[in-house]
Amino acid sequence: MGTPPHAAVNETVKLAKVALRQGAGALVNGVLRTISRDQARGELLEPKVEGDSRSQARALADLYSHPVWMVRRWLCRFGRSETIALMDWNNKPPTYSLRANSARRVSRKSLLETLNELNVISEPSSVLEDFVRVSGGLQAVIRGGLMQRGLCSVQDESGGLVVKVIDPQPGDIIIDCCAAPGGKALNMAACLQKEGKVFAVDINKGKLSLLQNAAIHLGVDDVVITECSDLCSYADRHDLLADKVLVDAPCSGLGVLSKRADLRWRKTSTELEDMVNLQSILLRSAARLVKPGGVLVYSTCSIEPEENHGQVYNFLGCHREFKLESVEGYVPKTFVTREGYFASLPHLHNMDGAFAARFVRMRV
Ligand SMILES: C[S@@+](CC[C@H](N)C(=O)[O-])C[C@H]1O[C@@H](n2cnc3c(N)ncnc32)[C@H](O)[C@@H]1O
Repeated sequence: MGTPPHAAVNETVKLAKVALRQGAGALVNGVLRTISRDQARGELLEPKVEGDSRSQARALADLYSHPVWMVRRWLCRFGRSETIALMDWNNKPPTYSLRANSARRVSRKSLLETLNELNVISEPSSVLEDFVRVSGGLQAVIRGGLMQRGLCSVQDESGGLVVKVIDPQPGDIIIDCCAAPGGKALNMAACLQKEGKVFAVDINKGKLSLLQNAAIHLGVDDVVITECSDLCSYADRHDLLADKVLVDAPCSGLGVLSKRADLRWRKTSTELEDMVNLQSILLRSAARLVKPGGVLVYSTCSIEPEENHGQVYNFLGCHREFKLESVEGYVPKTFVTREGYFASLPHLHNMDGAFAARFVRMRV
């Protein structure tokens, strides 16, 4: 990742002394210096990708520093070269994008000029008209106070494209069922141009208060109404039927591994199953909040089929009152799958992995 080997070794030795014990530093130092020396001489022994599928997955997992269970499922689905491309992407420094805040009449052009004054290398997004991509991290943007001043917010382009799938329009009543920390809710609120409401529901009080503060900075606090609640009890308590309902479900996060370096080691395949159960409960509750003729969007930042296509399939199987609508026309064609879903893949689209399906509730 561009860090010189001696610096990486020094930092890891320091960490080992703090995280393990003082004596661990010498062992870590010895092992890492040997690896670094062998690598410089071209003598580093690397695992060979050979044998049965399990051995190949193990070797690739070692070479690209991913858990074996993830590599195995991607190999089955994508094949070897695409799996390597995906792991390569996950190991690269993350890319970031910013959304110019239209609610405060900040244009993308003026945001690019402000970033230029701060010496932040940036370029217009090629897929979203109010987004810019920044290179080299977000420190200068944060130090420059751009978010505090309400000029922009940090949002991956994949999240911006999910908002395109919802297609918020002035006057809409929208319920964002898993809203915090608020990237999509705040983007939707800006689209409403002061007409309509975004009801932002989340079970996490701390994250919801981040959303509330950001709404004030961005000048959309008159449009966003927050409620800390479990979605299922929210759906029981409210008889509000919305024009549009978003379920940006909690998920494995396997589409955002470049931004969350620790995540790959904390997730297990069992947790993925638990997530799938929770997602289907949330989707079912959200469906009760959609008015006839209204739109329901289910999204995740996962690239795993059980959390995406699988949920859609199961949902449609027991909700005959909903039909799937293609996302074509809402997002560029390259993101539209054969089935009509939105899907971004990091190694193909150069952004976080995400998924969205758009349902319409039929008028009876
Ligand atoms: C993927 S995050 C949402 C990200 C958000 N939409 C955004 O764009 O910033 C999923 C959210 O679901 C919330 N959540 C999990 N279980 C929930 C439940 N039972 N009811 C409501 N929210 C829940 C989590 O607290 C988390 O903030």
